[in-house]
Amino acid sequence: MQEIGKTEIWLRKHCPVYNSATKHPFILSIRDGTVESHSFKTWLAQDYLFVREFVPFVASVLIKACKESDVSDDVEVILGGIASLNDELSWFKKEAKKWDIQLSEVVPQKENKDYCRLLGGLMSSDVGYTVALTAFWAIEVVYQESFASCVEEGSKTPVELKETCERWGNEGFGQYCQSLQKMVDRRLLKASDEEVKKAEVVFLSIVEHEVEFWNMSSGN
Ligand SMILES: Cc1ncc(CNC=O)c(N)n1
Repeated sequence: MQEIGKTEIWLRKHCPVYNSATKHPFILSIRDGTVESHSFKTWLAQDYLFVREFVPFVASVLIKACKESDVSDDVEVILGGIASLNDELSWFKKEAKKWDIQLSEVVPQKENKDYCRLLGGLMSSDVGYTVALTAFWAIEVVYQESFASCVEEGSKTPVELKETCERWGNEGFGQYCQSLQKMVDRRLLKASDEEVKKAEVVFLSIVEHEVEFWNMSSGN
């Protein structure tokens, strides 16, 4: 029988806050087709700025992975993630045009800045690979689970938002998140108690920032 990983234990232990991120009113409003276009546009514009800051963060995780001798496969998964982010930034520009958003004029809101500040801190060389990788996984899995719920059977996502939801809700992205989760669990098995605790704190902090990020989108 396979042992249950630390990440699964955290997901169960912190289920209420995790669910408040993945089943946020903003996501539910996409899923049931009642989302306001200005909310969606706020999210799109702010998320573009976020993803631009996310790229150097993921690059910092890649560098940490490269410096560990036992994680050659991790490097490939992370590099794949960076490659998709290249695509993603082009997609944001295309999507912004469709919604008449001038990306050069978008100003980051407080919640976005706070989140990016957290990412900046995690880029420090004082933060170990295991903790940084945990943050990376948490960031990806919240989007994956949220948007997957908008494309599943029975969802009433408006047709013009389907492509957005598919971007993070598709099966390939789900598999990628599972790979990241396995990588995190493997690292946590060998980590000190102190490191495991740090990783859990960072996991929670990411989830809370994701909730704030959705709040920003639906509250405007
Ligand atoms: C705020 C936030 N969290 C996670 C993601 C998903 N990762 C890359 O796209 C995202 N785009 N934005």
